[in-house]
Amino acid sequence: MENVIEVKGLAKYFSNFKAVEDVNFQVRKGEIFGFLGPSGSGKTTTIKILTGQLDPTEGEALVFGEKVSNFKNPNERKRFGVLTDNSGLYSRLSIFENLKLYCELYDLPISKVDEALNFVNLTEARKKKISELSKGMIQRVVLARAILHEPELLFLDEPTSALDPVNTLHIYNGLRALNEKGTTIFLTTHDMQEADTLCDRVAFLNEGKIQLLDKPSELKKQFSDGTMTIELTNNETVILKRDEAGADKMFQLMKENRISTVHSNEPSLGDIFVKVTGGELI
Ligand SMILES: Nc1ncnc2c1ncn2[C@@H]1O[C@H](COP(=O)(O)OP(=O)(O)OP(=O)(O)O)[C@@H](O)[C@H]1O
Repeated sequence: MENVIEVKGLAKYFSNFKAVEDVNFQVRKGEIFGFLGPSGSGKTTTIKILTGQLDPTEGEALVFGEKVSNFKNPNERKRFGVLTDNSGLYSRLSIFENLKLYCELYDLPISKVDEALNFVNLTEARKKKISELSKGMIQRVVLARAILHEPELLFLDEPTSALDPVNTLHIYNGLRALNEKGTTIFLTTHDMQEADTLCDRVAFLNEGKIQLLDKPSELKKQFSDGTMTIELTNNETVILKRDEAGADKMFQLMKENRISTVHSNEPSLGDIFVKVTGGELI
Protein backbone atom coordinates (compact mmCIF):
# COMPACT_ATOMS: atom_id res chain seq x y z
CA MET A 1 0.00 0.00 0.00
CA GLU A 2 1.25 3.46 -0.93
CA ASN A 3 2.34 5.71 1.92
CA VAL A 4 1.85 9.46 1.57
CA ILE A 5 3.58 10.28 4.87
CA GLU A 6 6.60 8.47 6.34
CA VAL A 7 8.04 9.51 9.66
CA LYS A 8 11.22 7.77 10.88
CA GLY A 9 13.03 8.32 14.17
CA LEU A 10 11.68 11.86 14.41
CA ALA A 11 12.84 14.03 17.31
CA LYS A 12 12.55 17.74 18.03
CA TYR A 13 14.38 19.40 20.92
CA PHE A 14 13.82 22.97 22.05
CA SER A 15 17.13 23.59 23.90
CA ASN A 16 17.28 20.52 26.15
CA PHE A 17 13.53 19.94 26.16
CA LYS A 18 12.43 16.93 24.08
CA ALA A 19 9.08 17.94 22.54
CA VAL A 20 9.02 14.90 20.22
CA GLU A 21 11.18 11.79 20.55
CA ASP A 22 11.71 8.73 18.33
CA VAL A 23 8.38 9.07 16.56
CA ASN A 24 7.74 6.54 13.76
CA PHE A 25 4.59 6.09 11.67
CA GLN A 26 3.26 5.95 8.11
CA VAL A 27 0.05 7.36 6.71
CA ARG A 28 -1.45 5.36 3.85
CA LYS A 29 -2.95 6.91 0.76
CA GLY A 30 -6.71 7.41 1.23
CA GLU A 31 -6.93 7.11 4.99
CA ILE A 32 -7.93 9.51 7.74
CA PHE A 33 -5.12 9.24 10.27
CA GLY A 34 -5.58 10.67 13.77
CA PHE A 35 -2.65 11.95 15.79
CA LEU A 36 -4.02 12.14 19.31
CA GLY A 37 -2.68 13.47 22.52
CA PRO A 38 -3.22 15.90 25.36
CA SER A 39 -2.10 19.52 25.34
CA GLY A 40 1.68 19.74 25.04
CA SER A 41 2.19 16.17 23.82
CA GLY A 42 3.88 17.25 20.56
CA LYS A 43 1.06 17.19 17.99
CA THR A 44 1.60 20.69 16.59
CA THR A 45 5.37 20.25 16.60
CA THR A 46 4.99 17.11 14.46
CA ILE A 47 2.56 18.74 12.02
CA LYS A 48 4.87 21.77 11.73
CA ILE A 49 7.80 19.51 10.86
CA LEU A 50 5.69 17.59 8.32
CA THR A 51 4.56 20.82 6.64
CA GLY A 52 8.03 22.38 6.55
CA GLN A 53 7.46 25.07 9.22
CA LEU A 54 10.04 23.51 11.58
CA ASP A 55 13.17 21.45 11.02
CA PRO A 56 13.57 18.19 12.95
CA THR A 57 16.48 17.73 15.36
CA GLU A 58 16.76 14.05 14.38
CA GLY A 59 15.11 11.66 11.93
CA GLU A 60 13.01 12.46 8.91
CA ALA A 61 9.45 13.33 7.97
CA LEU A 62 8.61 12.66 4.33
CA VAL A 63 5.51 13.74 2.42
CA PHE A 64 5.01 12.02 -0.95
CA GLY A 65 8.51 10.59 -0.42
CA GLU A 66 10.17 14.03 -0.05
CA LYS A 67 10.94 16.58 2.64
CA VAL A 68 8.39 19.39 2.30
CA SER A 69 11.24 21.92 2.34
CA ASN A 70 12.27 20.41 -1.04
CA PHE A 71 8.87 21.29 -2.55
CA LYS A 72 9.89 24.42 -4.40
CA ASN A 73 7.34 24.96 -7.14
CA PRO A 74 3.65 25.83 -6.57
CA ASN A 75 2.43 22.67 -8.32
CA GLU A 76 4.25 20.51 -5.75
CA ARG A 77 2.94 22.58 -2.84
CA LYS A 78 -0.58 22.34 -4.30
CA ARG A 79 -0.56 18.61 -3.56
CA PHE A 80 -1.28 19.30 0.10
CA GLY A 81 -3.36 21.71 2.17
CA VAL A 82 -2.73 22.83 5.75
CA LEU A 83 -5.04 24.08 8.48
CA THR A 84 -3.15 25.57 11.40
CA ASP A 85 -4.02 28.18 13.99
CA ASN A 86 -2.10 30.98 12.28
CA SER A 87 -4.74 32.29 9.93
CA GLY A 88 -2.88 34.72 7.61
CA LEU A 89 -6.20 36.08 6.37
CA TYR A 90 -6.66 39.71 5.26
CA SER A 91 -8.79 41.18 8.02
CA ARG A 92 -10.18 44.10 5.99
CA LEU A 93 -11.34 41.86 3.15
CA SER A 94 -14.49 39.73 3.18
CA ILE A 95 -14.54 35.95 3.46
CA PHE A 96 -15.33 35.72 -0.27
CA GLU A 97 -12.54 38.14 -1.23
CA ASN A 98 -9.99 36.23 0.84
CA LEU A 99 -10.90 32.92 -0.78
CA LYS A 100 -11.01 34.53 -4.25
CA LEU A 101 -7.41 35.68 -3.74
CA TYR A 102 -6.39 32.11 -3.02
CA CYS A 103 -8.25 30.90 -6.12
CA GLU A 104 -6.22 33.35 -8.19
CA LEU A 105 -3.00 32.24 -6.51
CA TYR A 106 -3.73 28.58 -7.22
CA ASP A 107 -5.16 29.32 -10.67
CA LEU A 108 -8.53 27.80 -9.80
CA PRO A 109 -11.99 28.72 -11.11
CA ILE A 110 -13.87 31.13 -8.81
CA SER A 111 -16.69 28.53 -8.57
CA LYS A 112 -14.41 26.67 -6.12
CA VAL A 113 -15.08 29.45 -3.58
CA ASP A 114 -18.79 28.60 -3.51
CA GLU A 115 -18.02 24.89 -3.03
CA ALA A 116 -15.61 25.64 -0.19
CA LEU A 117 -18.05 28.07 1.47
CA ASN A 118 -20.75 25.42 1.37
CA PHE A 119 -18.30 22.89 2.83
CA VAL A 120 -17.76 25.06 5.91
CA ASN A 121 -21.34 26.35 6.15
CA LEU A 122 -20.43 30.00 5.48
CA THR A 123 -22.35 30.71 2.28
CA GLU A 124 -24.61 33.27 3.93
CA ALA A 125 -21.75 35.02 5.74
CA ARG A 126 -19.60 35.32 2.58
CA LYS A 127 -19.69 39.15 2.55
CA LYS A 128 -18.59 39.60 6.16
CA LYS A 129 -15.15 41.03 6.79
CA ILE A 130 -12.62 38.78 8.56
CA SER A 131 -12.32 41.42 11.32
CA GLU A 132 -16.04 40.89 12.12
CA LEU A 133 -15.84 37.10 12.52
CA SER A 134 -15.93 34.89 15.61
CA LYS A 135 -13.05 32.48 16.33
CA GLY A 136 -15.13 29.55 15.09
CA MET A 137 -15.96 31.36 11.83
CA ILE A 138 -12.29 32.17 11.24
CA GLN A 139 -11.43 28.52 11.81
CA ARG A 140 -13.98 27.61 9.13
CA VAL A 141 -12.60 30.19 6.65
CA VAL A 142 -9.09 28.78 7.15
CA LEU A 143 -10.45 25.29 6.55
CA ALA A 144 -12.24 26.48 3.39
CA ARG A 145 -8.92 27.91 2.19
CA ALA A 146 -7.12 24.61 2.93
CA ILE A 147 -9.57 22.58 0.83
CA LEU A 148 -10.15 25.06 -2.06
CA HIS A 149 -7.78 23.19 -4.38
CA GLU A 150 -8.95 19.71 -3.28
CA PRO A 151 -5.47 18.65 -2.19
CA GLU A 152 -4.30 15.03 -2.27
CA LEU A 153 -3.29 15.37 1.37
CA LEU A 154 -4.81 17.60 4.03
CA PHE A 155 -3.14 18.44 7.36
CA LEU A 156 -5.60 19.54 10.02
CA ASP A 157 -4.39 20.76 13.41
CA GLU A 158 -7.36 20.62 15.82
CA PRO A 159 -9.90 21.45 13.07
CA THR A 160 -12.99 21.72 15.27
CA SER A 161 -11.51 23.13 18.48
CA ALA A 162 -13.47 26.43 18.21
CA LEU A 163 -16.67 25.07 16.66
CA ASP A 164 -20.16 24.51 18.06
CA PRO A 165 -21.73 21.02 17.75
CA VAL A 166 -23.77 21.86 14.62
CA ASN A 167 -20.78 23.18 12.69
CA THR A 168 -18.58 20.37 14.02
CA LEU A 169 -20.99 17.84 12.51
CA HIS A 170 -21.13 19.80 9.26
CA ILE A 171 -17.32 19.73 9.05
CA TYR A 172 -17.21 15.99 9.85
CA ASN A 173 -19.58 15.30 6.93
CA GLY A 174 -17.51 17.53 4.65
CA LEU A 175 -14.26 15.82 5.64
CA ARG A 176 -15.75 12.38 5.02
CA ALA A 177 -16.97 13.50 1.57
CA LEU A 178 -13.55 14.95 0.76
CA ASN A 179 -11.88 11.72 1.90
CA GLU A 180 -14.26 9.65 -0.24
CA LYS A 181 -13.21 11.74 -3.24
CA GLY A 182 -9.60 10.69 -2.52
CA THR A 183 -8.04 13.20 -0.10
CA THR A 184 -5.83 11.62 2.58
CA ILE A 185 -6.28 13.40 5.91
CA PHE A 186 -3.77 13.79 8.75
CA LEU A 187 -5.62 15.14 11.76
CA THR A 188 -4.41 16.15 15.20
CA THR A 189 -6.89 16.33 18.02
CA HIS A 190 -7.23 15.88 21.76
CA ASP A 191 -10.90 15.00 21.21
CA MET A 192 -11.05 11.20 21.38
CA GLN A 193 -14.69 11.16 20.26
CA GLU A 194 -13.75 13.12 17.15
CA ALA A 195 -10.95 10.65 16.40
CA ASP A 196 -13.29 7.70 16.88
CA THR A 197 -15.89 9.25 14.56
CA LEU A 198 -13.51 10.19 11.76
CA CYS A 199 -10.30 8.17 11.80
CA ASP A 200 -9.36 4.90 10.12
CA ARG A 201 -6.27 4.62 12.33
CA VAL A 202 -5.04 6.57 15.34
CA ALA A 203 -1.70 7.11 17.04
CA PHE A 204 -1.70 8.00 20.75
CA LEU A 205 0.99 10.53 21.53
CA ASN A 206 2.07 11.24 25.08
CA GLU A 207 5.04 13.32 26.23
CA GLY A 208 6.44 13.31 22.69
CA LYS A 209 6.27 9.54 22.14
CA ILE A 210 3.78 7.28 20.34
CA GLN A 211 2.25 4.88 22.85
CA LEU A 212 -0.18 2.97 20.60
CA LEU A 213 -1.12 2.93 16.93
CA ASP A 214 -4.03 1.00 15.42
CA LYS A 215 -7.61 1.14 14.15
CA PRO A 216 -10.02 2.44 16.82
CA SER A 217 -12.06 -0.81 16.55
CA GLU A 218 -8.92 -2.94 17.12
CA LEU A 219 -7.88 -0.87 20.14
CA LYS A 220 -11.33 -1.23 21.64
CA LYS A 221 -11.23 -5.01 21.13
CA GLN A 222 -7.74 -5.21 22.59
CA PHE A 223 -8.70 -3.22 25.71
CA SER A 224 -12.20 -4.67 26.18
CA ASP A 225 -12.81 -6.30 29.58
CA GLY A 226 -14.94 -8.95 27.83
CA THR A 227 -18.21 -8.12 29.57
CA MET A 228 -21.73 -7.16 28.48
CA THR A 229 -24.26 -5.07 30.34
CA ILE A 230 -27.82 -6.39 30.14
CA GLU A 231 -30.75 -4.22 31.12
CA LEU A 232 -33.74 -6.25 32.22
CA THR A 233 -37.41 -5.45 31.71
CA ASN A 234 -37.72 -4.72 35.46
CA ASN A 235 -34.94 -2.02 35.05
CA GLU A 236 -32.32 -4.13 36.85
CA THR A 237 -28.85 -4.29 35.30
CA VAL A 238 -26.78 -7.47 35.00
CA ILE A 239 -23.14 -7.60 33.91
CA LEU A 240 -22.11 -10.85 32.22
CA LYS A 241 -18.74 -12.12 31.05
CA ARG A 242 -18.55 -13.21 27.43
CA ASP A 243 -17.82 -16.84 28.39
CA GLU A 244 -19.78 -20.07 28.66
CA ALA A 245 -21.37 -19.22 32.01
CA GLY A 246 -22.34 -15.78 30.66
CA ALA A 247 -23.88 -17.35 27.56
CA ASP A 248 -25.91 -19.80 29.69
CA LYS A 249 -27.22 -16.95 31.85
CA MET A 250 -28.05 -14.89 28.76
CA PHE A 251 -29.90 -17.83 27.20
CA GLN A 252 -31.91 -18.27 30.39
CA LEU A 253 -32.83 -14.54 30.49
CA MET A 254 -33.87 -14.68 26.83
CA LYS A 255 -36.05 -17.74 27.43
CA GLU A 256 -37.75 -15.89 30.28
CA ASN A 257 -38.19 -12.86 27.96
CA ARG A 258 -36.60 -10.57 30.58
CA ILE A 259 -34.05 -8.73 28.39
CA SER A 260 -34.68 -5.10 27.47
CA THR A 261 -31.28 -4.08 25.98
CA VAL A 262 -27.77 -5.55 25.59
CA HIS A 263 -24.59 -3.43 25.41
CA SER A 264 -21.07 -4.71 24.85
CA ASN A 265 -18.81 -2.91 27.32
CA GLU A 266 -16.26 -1.47 24.94
CA PRO A 267 -13.88 1.11 26.35
CA SER A 268 -13.84 4.52 24.65
CA LEU A 269 -10.60 5.77 23.09
CA GLY A 270 -10.41 8.18 26.04
CA ASP A 271 -10.58 5.26 28.52
CA ILE A 272 -7.82 3.46 26.61
CA PHE A 273 -5.65 6.56 26.53
CA VAL A 274 -5.94 7.05 30.29
CA LYS A 275 -5.18 3.35 30.86
CA VAL A 276 -2.09 3.36 28.64
CA THR A 277 -0.58 6.65 29.74
CA GLY A 278 -1.87 6.92 33.28
CA GLY A 279 -2.59 10.54 32.44
CA GLU A 280 -5.67 12.63 31.82
CA LEU A 281 -6.70 14.19 28.52
CA ILE A 282 -6.68 17.96 28.81
N1 LIG B 1 9.13 27.08 19.95
C1 LIG B 1 9.13 26.39 21.09
N2 LIG B 1 10.06 26.63 22.06
C2 LIG B 1 10.06 25.91 23.20
N3 LIG B 1 9.20 24.93 23.50
C3 LIG B 1 8.24 24.66 22.60
C4 LIG B 1 8.15 25.38 21.35
N4 LIG B 1 7.11 24.87 20.65
C5 LIG B 1 6.56 23.90 21.42
N5 LIG B 1 7.23 23.77 22.59
C6 LIG B 1 6.95 22.81 23.68
O1 LIG B 1 6.91 21.51 23.12
C7 LIG B 1 5.85 20.74 23.71
C8 LIG B 1 4.93 20.23 22.63
O2 LIG B 1 4.23 21.33 22.10
P1 LIG B 1 3.14 21.16 20.94
O3 LIG B 1 2.66 22.54 20.58
O4 LIG B 1 3.69 20.32 19.86
O5 LIG B 1 2.00 20.36 21.72
P2 LIG B 1 0.51 19.98 21.27
O6 LIG B 1 0.36 18.53 21.50
O7 LIG B 1 0.24 20.49 19.88
O8 LIG B 1 -0.35 20.81 22.32
P3 LIG B 1 -1.76 21.63 22.14
O9 LIG B 1 -2.83 20.58 22.01
O10 LIG B 1 -1.86 22.40 23.42
O11 LIG B 1 -1.61 22.50 20.93
C9 LIG B 1 5.17 21.65 24.72
O12 LIG B 1 5.68 21.36 26.00
C10 LIG B 1 5.57 23.04 24.27
O13 LIG B 1 5.63 23.93 25.35
